[in-house]
Amino acid sequence: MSHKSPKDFFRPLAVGAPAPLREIPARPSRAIHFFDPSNEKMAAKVPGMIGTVDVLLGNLEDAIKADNKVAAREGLVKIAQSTDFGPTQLWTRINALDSPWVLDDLTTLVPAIGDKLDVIMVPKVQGAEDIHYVDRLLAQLEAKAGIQRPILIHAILETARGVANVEEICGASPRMQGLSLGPADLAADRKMKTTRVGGGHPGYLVRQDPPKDADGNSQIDAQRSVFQQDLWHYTIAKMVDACATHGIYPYYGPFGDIADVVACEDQFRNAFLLGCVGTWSLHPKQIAIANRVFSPSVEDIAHARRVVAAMGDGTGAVMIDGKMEDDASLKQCLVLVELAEKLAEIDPELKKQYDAIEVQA
Ligand SMILES: CCC(=O)SCCNC(=O)CCNC(=O)[C@H](O)C(C)(C)COP(=O)(O)OP(=O)(O)OC[C@H]1O[C@@H](n2cnc3c(N)ncnc32)[C@H](O)[C@@H]1OP(=O)(O)O
Ligand SMILES: O=CC(=O)O
Ligand SMILES: [Mg+2]
Repeated sequence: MSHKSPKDFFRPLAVGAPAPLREIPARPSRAIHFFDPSNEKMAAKVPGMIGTVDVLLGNLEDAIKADNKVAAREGLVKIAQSTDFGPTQLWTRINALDSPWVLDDLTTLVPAIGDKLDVIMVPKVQGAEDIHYVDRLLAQLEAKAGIQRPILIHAILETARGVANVEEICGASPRMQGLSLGPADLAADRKMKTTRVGGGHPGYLVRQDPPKDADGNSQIDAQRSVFQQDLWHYTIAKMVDACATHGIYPYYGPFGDIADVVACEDQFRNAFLLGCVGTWSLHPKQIAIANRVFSPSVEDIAHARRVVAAMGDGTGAVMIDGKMEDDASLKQCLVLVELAEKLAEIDPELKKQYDAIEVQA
């Protein structure tokens, strides 16, 4: 929870800093696409990605070699200053708060490109104190640079302590925009015995009960189905609840098996169904997967609109295709319908698909 009194929660933390937002806008952010601004090949691809991805994120932290930290920071400044991002948001991931680079990241980026940066992703957040530190520093830098709207903060949940403190992290500042899961660092910090970046694990499974023979003895050596389980279910569910409580947005994170587009889509879909609004994309081919998964399907929108139409003033119970619908299922349908409306505003192809739906009686 905030250490500030309620009356001070929305007060700027520096004289001249922009007023904090009262509500975090629900801007589409199905894919947060990571690029290394010090990698010329990747950077060259960025302008062509505008309009095809909801968020472009210039990464300065892990995956950027120590020798390239300054080049990545400077590369991001150059790209941001020379590019019109149109409908695409520009985010960055700064270095960890205990690193030798983060202070220069913030004191360079805010004056140079603070007017273009929508969100700053902060890695390895442990508790509200980390958000308070960045919050005050951003306010000071915004005031000094004359930035007109507050830069928002997104925290990566990737330490055991961060997960334990997820509620206070979400409520630490009106700048808090959302949370991403960081399964790679979180696995290491928890001492999980895995070596992967996100996704499931064949050893984490539930096995079907053994069949019994005629005498009722269990045949434990018989062939049995196994069902791989989701290692991240608990953390994502916890994150979703904390974000919903505080009116901010939850995201899945990295899926490192770039070649396995099928399992990637499954992991993204689990997160979407549990309440996440988007995910990370590490490679250009993950953008289309994220855009597809985090946009409600035409079938879901057709059904949702049918329920909305049948429910009239929104109270009571009706039967549709043999299933009961009432005030609560209507609310679920409205989540999908409202998301579709937001996405249709920025995605002409989706708009065409949603507009073509005929509402069945
Ligand atoms: C695990 C915890 C975390 O912190 S995850 C977040 C940090 N990691 C990252 O940001 C990784 C970002 N991605 C990458 O570095 C690369 O995609 C990796 C995974 C190394 C694969 O690169 P590479 O072997 O070049 O792939 P490729 O040959 O299939 O690339 C084809 C062309 O696409 C480009 N490309 C690749 N990744 C990106 C990207 N993220 N954004 C923009 N462009 C990208 C490549 O440069 C390559 O370009 P070209 O066709 O040769 O001109
Ligand atoms: O930063 C992401 C992670 O999985 O670690
Ligand atoms: Mg990490």
